[in-house]
Amino acid sequence: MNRNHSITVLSGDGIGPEVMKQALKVLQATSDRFDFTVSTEECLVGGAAIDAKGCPLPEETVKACEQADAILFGSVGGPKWVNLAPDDQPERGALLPLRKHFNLYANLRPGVCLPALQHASPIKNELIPNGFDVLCVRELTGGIYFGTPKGRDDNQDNPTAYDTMVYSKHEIERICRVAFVAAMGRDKRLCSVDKANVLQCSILWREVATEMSKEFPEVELSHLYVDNAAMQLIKQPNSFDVIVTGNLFGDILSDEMAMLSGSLGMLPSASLGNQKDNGLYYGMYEPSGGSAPDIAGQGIANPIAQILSVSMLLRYSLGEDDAADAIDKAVKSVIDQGLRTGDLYTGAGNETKVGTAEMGTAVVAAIQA
Ligand SMILES: NC(=O)c1ccc[n+]([C@@H]2O[C@H](COP(=O)([O-])OP(=O)(O)OC[C@H]3O[C@@H](n4cnc5c(N)ncnc54)[C@H](O)[C@@H]3O)[C@@H](O)[C@H]2O)c1
Ligand SMILES: CC(C)[C@H](C(=O)O)[C@@H](O)C(=O)O
Ligand SMILES: [Mg+2]
Repeated sequence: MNRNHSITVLSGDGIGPEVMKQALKVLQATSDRFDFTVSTEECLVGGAAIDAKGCPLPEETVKACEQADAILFGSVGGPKWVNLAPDDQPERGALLPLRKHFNLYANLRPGVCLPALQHASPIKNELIPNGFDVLCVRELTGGIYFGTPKGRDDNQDNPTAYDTMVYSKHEIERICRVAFVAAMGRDKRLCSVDKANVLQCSILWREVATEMSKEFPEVELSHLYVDNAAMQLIKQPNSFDVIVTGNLFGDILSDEMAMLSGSLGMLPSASLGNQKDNGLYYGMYEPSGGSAPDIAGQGIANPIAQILSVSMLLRYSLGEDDAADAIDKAVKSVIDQGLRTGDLYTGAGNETKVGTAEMGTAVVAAIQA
């Protein structure tokens, strides 16, 4: 296999560049240790691109992404750009178009609470004696985010705005397939989350998921309404193995899962298109959380979600599984050592509070050890 890889790095806004710096340190340490190369091209995106180039997704950024094996993404958005027209803002003008342009319909969000982080979880510790491990498979290029018509009508006394939730059988089938396959590689339990007591899209979703389960008889398929799923996640996260759900529900449930695992700063993500003939995917890898304007520029953000996004990139897009395993192990080891950024720090005796850069350096050291 070709061991000279190339990625496009889009750091974006807020804490994006801070956590990306640490992730790139970790990438360098793993490629040194496992003897492959990754050339990185950094491009502008989001608010940073608006400020420098006048638009959130410059053409040269898209071209660079097209030429690379994968995209490593930080986060975009912030108060500076919220008053722009919606389509000119970083989120709707850059992040969503990138997902759509590369057909990255399958968003994997692994919500893992490491046993050592039980105390940082807001959940009662006796409910998660060994932490938990839930994979959320979120549909990412359809649903209410992209359905049309979408817009507003201000030509009346009572301004009206509308978004449309649309799902086709094909869109549901392809995301359910990803989830069934993921479940086959895990505990073989798949929960499809919808709102089939109200929404037409969800009724179709449930039918398609049920039909597909015939192809995966070993996987135990269950269905939950999204409101109940949100509750069950808090009551007993271990009752889930893999969750498959639509774009909006997955957005919300994954933030919930992240916090249950200790902090939003822990949850990476992989946004994947179709599998290529060589078994790998073109993908975009990013923390599930955002640009965190409330803590940006202070050097205190947790870089682990960005670092674990590098691990997912190595695994799904570059086929460097040993390197990915090494990163996962290194992260677990620094957490076991008691290192905590502020979002994870509880003041327990074995914990040492560290900043963003110290956490990155510790992960690098664990990879080199
Ligand atoms: N992928 C993305 O680019 C992405 C994702 C989500 C939100 N956003 C954007 O980010 C901006 C801020 O959104 P928000 O405040 O609602 O959500 P957010 O995810 O940025 O922050 C929510 C809370 O989590 C904390 N947090 C998030 N990541 C953290 C980390 N790595 N370490 C420590 N704490 C962390 C923040 O400090 C904040 O208190 C908005 O413009 C939003 O649209 C972007
Ligand atoms: C920033 C926003 C558009 C994005 C989403 O809703 O998909 C984010 O919340 C995420 O979870 O990646
Ligand atoms: Mg989100």
